[in-house]
Amino acid sequence: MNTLTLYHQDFSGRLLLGTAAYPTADILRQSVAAAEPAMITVSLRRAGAGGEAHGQGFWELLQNLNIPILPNTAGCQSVQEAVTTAQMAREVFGTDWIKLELIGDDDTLQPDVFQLVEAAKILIDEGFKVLPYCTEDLIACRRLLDAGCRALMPWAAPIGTGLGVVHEYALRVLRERLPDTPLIIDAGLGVPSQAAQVMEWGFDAVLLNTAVSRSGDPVNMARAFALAAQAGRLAYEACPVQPREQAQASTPTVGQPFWHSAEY
Ligand SMILES: CC(=O)[C@@H](O)[C@H](O)COP(=O)(O)O
Repeated sequence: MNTLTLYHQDFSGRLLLGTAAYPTADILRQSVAAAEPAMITVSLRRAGAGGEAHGQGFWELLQNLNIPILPNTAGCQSVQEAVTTAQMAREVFGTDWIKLELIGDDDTLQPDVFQLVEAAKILIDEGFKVLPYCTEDLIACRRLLDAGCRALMPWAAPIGTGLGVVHEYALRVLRERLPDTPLIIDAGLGVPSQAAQVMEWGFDAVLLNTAVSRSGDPVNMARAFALAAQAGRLAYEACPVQPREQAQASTPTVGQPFWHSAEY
């Protein structure tokens, strides 16, 4: 299977996993071990001060998992707030990677794509590797690429809903129109089959949190999502048959057991 490459860096696996809201620290550890994610995301706000479940202890817990860390600017609603949070995250986590979240609506947690472009420009100029959490809007995505982003994270559905892909047409158009841009489906996935589906459509990776951390068995769900992402990617690379309207016999014709040649 081809490797996931973001900003010239190769990652193993095509699942990125959030670290919020697991029942216990141990279940978080086991879930990450089961998923073997390419990266784990963490909100700077959760890594403030305190014990293992919060603050410094939580940060140490994540470091000990030995998985690349992708800090995020969760909860930010203005360019200034997002930029400052990213700068602080770089200090705290010692990484240039940032998942840029800039929320424009409290109910849907929909990304504010206008402010996102502005913040992305500033952070790219400061040397960050920006992964913007965005909508599936093609033009907004182009503006983010113009701003210097080298990968995008369009949503499947609002964060925490588990709805799966809401706008299939727009997402598939995005995939088709930006064939060379790594596209990671982020947020709103509920079950592994939805992850497999977007991977079959050619998306490069999936990022999720709630569907694992709030499931009845996060460890097994984490593994299920990792396998689904892998299966979907394998299927995409294996070039699925195109759906057709008309029936076509799949049993062999006598004397012609193979598709390409009668020789064997
Ligand atoms: C963890 C993280 O970065 C979330 O903001 C992300 O968008 C995941 O969304 P779900 O919880 O819906 O999977």
